[in-house]
Amino acid sequence: MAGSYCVEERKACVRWVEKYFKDCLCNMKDEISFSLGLISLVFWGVAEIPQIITIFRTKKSHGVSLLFLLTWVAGDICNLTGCLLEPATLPTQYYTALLYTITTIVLLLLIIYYDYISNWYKLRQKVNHKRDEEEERKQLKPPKPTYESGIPIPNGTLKAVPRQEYFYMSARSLAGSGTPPWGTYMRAAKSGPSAMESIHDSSSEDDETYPAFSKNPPTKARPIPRPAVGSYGTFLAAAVNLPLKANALREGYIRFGGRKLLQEYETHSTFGQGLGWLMAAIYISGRIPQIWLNIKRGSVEGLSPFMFIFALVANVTYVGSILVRTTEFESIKANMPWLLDAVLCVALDLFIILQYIYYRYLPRREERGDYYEGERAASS
Ligand SMILES: NC(=[NH2+])NCCC[C@H](N)C(=O)O
Repeated sequence: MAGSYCVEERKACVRWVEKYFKDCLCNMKDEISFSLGLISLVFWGVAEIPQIITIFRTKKSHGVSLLFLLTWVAGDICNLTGCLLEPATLPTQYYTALLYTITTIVLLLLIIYYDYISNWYKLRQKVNHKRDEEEERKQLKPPKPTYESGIPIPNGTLKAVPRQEYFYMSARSLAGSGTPPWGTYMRAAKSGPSAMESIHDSSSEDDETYPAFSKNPPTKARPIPRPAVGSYGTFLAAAVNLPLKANALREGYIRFGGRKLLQEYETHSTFGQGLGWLMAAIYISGRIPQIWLNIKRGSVEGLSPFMFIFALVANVTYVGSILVRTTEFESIKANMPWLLDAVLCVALDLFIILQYIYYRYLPRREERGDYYEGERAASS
C-alpha cells in the first residue's frame, strides 16, 4: 500500500519530504537519517566539480584515471537499477545515485573532449597547415621566406599594389577541398591522445623552421566544432524526465506492495540485491586504476584531492543515513552491498588522499638527498 509506513505511524509526517522524496519522516531518527542522506546528496553533487575545474584550467585530464571514471559509470547503472528494485533502500539513495551519474557523465564528456576531440582537431589543423605551407612554397617562385612572399594578385604590378593586397592562397583552398589526405585520420586514431600531444608539442620546432608562415597562417584556423545543440537538449530532457519516470516506477512498486521503507521486509528483490553486489564490486575495484596511476606517475598533478575528500564525506554520511534509520538486522542485511561499498570506498579514498599528501607535500628521496648534500657542503 502506498505510504503504508506514514499511515501506520498516524502522525503528521513531514509533508514535503513525503511529497517530493516519497519518504516518511515521522520521528527524530527518520529526520536525522534523511538529513544525512541530503548531506550525502549535496556532497556527491559537488564532489566532481573540483576535478571538472582542474581539467578546464589545465585543459588536460592526465591526473584522473579514465578507467576509474568508467567503473563509476558502470557502477552507477547497477546502483540506479538496484535502488529501484530493492525496497529496503532509501529514496535519498536513489536520488543521490541519479545525481552522481549525471555529474560523472559530464566529467567523462569533458575528458573525452580534451583528450580525444580537441587533440584530434589540433592534429588535423596542424597537418592541413603543414601541407598548405608546402604547397605554397612550391608555388612561390622564387620562394621568399618573408612576409612579402606570396602570390601577387593577377594583373597587379608589384610596385603599385600595397603590401596588404598580397594574399596567400593554397592549392587546396583554390580547389575548394577541405579533405585532408587519406591516412591522416587513421594515423591520429591509431596513435591515441598521447601521440597526438607529442605531435602537437613539436609545433614549436616547425614554427622555427618556417617563421614567416607560421606567424601568418595561410589558412584560417577552423573553429573547434561544438556538439550539436540538439544532442545536449536530448540529454538534458532525458535527465530531467528520469526522476519522474523513476518515481512512477517507484510508486508502482510501492503500490504493489514492494517498498516498505525499511519497516517491513517481506520481499527483497534478488535481482536488486545482485545488482547491489555487482555495483559494490565495480565501485571498489574502480579505485585501483587511480591508485595505480598515482604510483606509476609518482605524482598527483592534475588530480583534485577535493573530489576524494568530498566523496569521503558523502560516503560517510550515506552510511550514517542508512544506519540511523534502523538497526534491524533485516534492513542492514538488505542494504549490505551499499553499506559495504561505501565503507570500503571511504578506506580507499583515505588512501588516495594520503597518496596525494605524500606525492604533493613530502619531498622526494632524491630531493631530500640533494638537500642534505647541500647542507653538508654549506656547513663544511
Ligand atoms: N559516479 C559516482 N560518483 N558514483 C558514486 C560512487 C559511490 C561509491 N560508493 C564510490 O565511492 O565509489
